[in-house]
Amino acid sequence: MTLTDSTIPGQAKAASGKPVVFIDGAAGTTGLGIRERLARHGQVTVKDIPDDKRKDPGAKRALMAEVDLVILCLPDDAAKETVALIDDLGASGPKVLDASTAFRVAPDWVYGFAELAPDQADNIRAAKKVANPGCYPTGGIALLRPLVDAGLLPADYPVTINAVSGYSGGGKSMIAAYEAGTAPAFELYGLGFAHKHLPETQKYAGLSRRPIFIPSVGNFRQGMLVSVPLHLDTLPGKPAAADLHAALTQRYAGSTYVSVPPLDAAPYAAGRIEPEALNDTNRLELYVFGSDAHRQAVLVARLDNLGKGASGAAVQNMRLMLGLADTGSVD
Ligand SMILES: NC(=O)C1=CN([C@@H]2O[C@H](COP(=O)(O)OP(=O)(O)OC[C@H]3O[C@@H](n4cnc5c(N)ncnc54)[C@H](OP(=O)(O)O)[C@@H]3O)[C@@H](O)[C@H]2O)C=CC1
Ligand SMILES: CC(=O)N[C@@H](CCC(=O)OP(=O)(O)O)C(=O)O
Repeated sequence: MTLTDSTIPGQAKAASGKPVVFIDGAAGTTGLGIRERLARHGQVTVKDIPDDKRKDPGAKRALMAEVDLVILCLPDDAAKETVALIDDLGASGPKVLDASTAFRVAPDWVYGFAELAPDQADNIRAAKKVANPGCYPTGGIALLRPLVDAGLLPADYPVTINAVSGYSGGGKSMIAAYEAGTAPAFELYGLGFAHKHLPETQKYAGLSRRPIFIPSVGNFRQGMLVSVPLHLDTLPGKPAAADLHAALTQRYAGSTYVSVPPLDAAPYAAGRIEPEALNDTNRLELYVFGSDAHRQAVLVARLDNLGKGASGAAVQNMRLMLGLADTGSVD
């Protein structure tokens, strides 16, 4: 088979001195975001497949036998097909990082949210198969899991998650519809209570009761807010909003990408927050807006759906899986 870079088939890693990666679906929204980041950081060699062969299983299989890691940026069914090809390669086959929803709650896959728990980065380092988290679950789990672990939020609490995403979250077809002016300025969806992100959100947030999850999409390209309203008097010990903020601050202390801005940060003073501030970064910010007078709070996560919600997280996971240094830059 013809490879489109200069490394030697079968000896690619030795020739370049860098691990070799193949991105299946490199022309899609998530794939392009990963490619751009990899080109910027220069830590790996990316092996390309000729355009006329990009959906050819035989060509993919031959190429994948020669790489260290395959990153899948495909619809679920296509991701399952490529994983079957990798499984056929056996123990000598490459590691795989999947950006689709197909394997996020599968028992033999590791969930690729490195900040999920203190040992999760090590689990990702050791794994052969890692599922990159969904964009909305990244925000929801980051907010909820520390509060469940700390006993501040009961596992069976009736959680509601609301969220808004930029239209790039819907991939090439939704981007085309918004850019053609044929999509609504704003809409709620997921109103069948069965959005594809519910299983991973419930599992990794540690919730025993299925949350209500109502996403929405607006006429802006990228950026995301995920929010969880809480009546503080319904929580054990009737905490103040500041107690929830303190628990999140403690959990993410020292994290490179997840931060809990202090209670004098600008969005608190303004009483409002917009979704685009972290675009083109791998950062995730967590806020706890609250009213002591009314005993109410809203947890809010802000992230770039294409950054920490997709391509940024994929590069973070890739580095762990390949033993590469984290450059410490926020993108
Ligand atoms: N956009 C986002 O914010 C996020 C997306 N994801 C996930 O990442 C995956 C990709 O999504 P996204 O990038 O948005 O989707 P896009 O629709 O933008 O891109 C998907 C790409 O996959 C290609 N493709 C489809 N089937 C095959 C195949 N059999 N072999 C090779 N290439 C194929 C498509 O090509 P063609 O158009 O020619 O069919 C297209 O280029 C999805 O599973 C999605 O759920 C994850 C996190 C966030
Ligand atoms: C605005 C929009 O449509 N967003 C997508 C989620 C983005 C995505 O594809 O999520 P994954 O991380 O699971 O792949 C949706 O709700 O289906």
